[in-house]
Amino acid sequence: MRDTGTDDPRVRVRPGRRGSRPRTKIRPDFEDALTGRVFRVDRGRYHVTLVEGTPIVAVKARELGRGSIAVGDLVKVVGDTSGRRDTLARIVTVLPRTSTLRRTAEEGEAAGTERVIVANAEKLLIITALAQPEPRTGMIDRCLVAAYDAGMEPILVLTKADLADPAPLLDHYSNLNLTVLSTSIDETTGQTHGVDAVADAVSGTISVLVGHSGVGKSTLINALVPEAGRATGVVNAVTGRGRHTSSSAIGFTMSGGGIIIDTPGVRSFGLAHVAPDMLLEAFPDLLELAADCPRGCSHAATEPECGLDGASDQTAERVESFRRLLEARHSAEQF
Ligand SMILES: Nc1nc2c(ncn2[C@@H]2O[C@H](COP(=O)(O)OP(=O)(O)OP(=O)(O)O)[C@@H](O)[C@H]2O)c(=O)[nH]1
Ligand SMILES: [Zn+2]
Repeated sequence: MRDTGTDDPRVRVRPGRRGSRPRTKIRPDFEDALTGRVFRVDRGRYHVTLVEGTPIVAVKARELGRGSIAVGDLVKVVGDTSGRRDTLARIVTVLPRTSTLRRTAEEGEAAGTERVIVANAEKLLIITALAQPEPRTGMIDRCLVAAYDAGMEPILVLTKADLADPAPLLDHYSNLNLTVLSTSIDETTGQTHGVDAVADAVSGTISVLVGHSGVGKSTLINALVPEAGRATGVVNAVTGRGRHTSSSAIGFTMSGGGIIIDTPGVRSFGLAHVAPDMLLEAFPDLLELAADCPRGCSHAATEPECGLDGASDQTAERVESFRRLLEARHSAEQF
């Protein structure tokens, strides 16, 4: 036996592929690591709730690398997991994700690269005000593409139904088979309406809210999770933006089970990588038509031999919607 310079029984000489250097005694043993979920990321600190309920704060093991942990991630933590004040645990592993919602990095970050906003979420709630601010279908379309790409179910939530008629928007999206819900506030009583249906849709799931500043995301979260205490109606008169400048998502546990995640400050999705065939998966009724497409067909209206052109009347509308979403990937518009 080779002399390893130690008599620690845990050190064994393994003549591995990498040569003769022994794995040393500092190789950590994570057998007693605990599992938890990330609810918030703030300046290098990860707010994790352990499976059994204790909220703790953790840092990340260096080998995990930059941007490797997102809100929603299930992680393994070691070290001080007591959750006591001023204690820090350490995240050593990120468990495999079931979904990833991405945004495009903003200026100052590595431009053009993509960052994970939320991991493991099942539903994307696209929050759109019917007025103040005016709805923008370009934004909704881009959110839909992001949801389909992430493997999440999109749900359109139309807020401020007390201020404008939802019919034109409903019409616009009628052939996407989307779940559309609407909420409103009663002007005289201040009572919120429509939140129960939203609660039913998200209960027991991990759901994410996206939407422009001022559409009513905080109002909705407070209605769903009263103890969240989100500040509402704070829009900067100069910039016209809400108070959120950070782009970190934050999760809240719902009393009926499940997690609702707000995404303050997220203004764009990474869509450049979304392939036409990937998006087509969200339109299963068109797959058969596309089977006749030439290899590598982009399914755009300009493709001379795209099988989608053979659609009959009713399906043709679906093709139109699909192609509109295809286009939305390239629009420069944020969101
Ligand atoms: N009339 C009406 N006003 C609403 C409704 N929902 C929210 N509001 C108001 O719209 C304003 C903005 O709502 P917030 O909940 O702060 O919007 P937000 O999306 O969280 O905005 P940021 O925090 O900037 O991201 C507030 O003054 C709310 O009271 C609604 O259904 N009807
Ligand atoms: Zn095609």
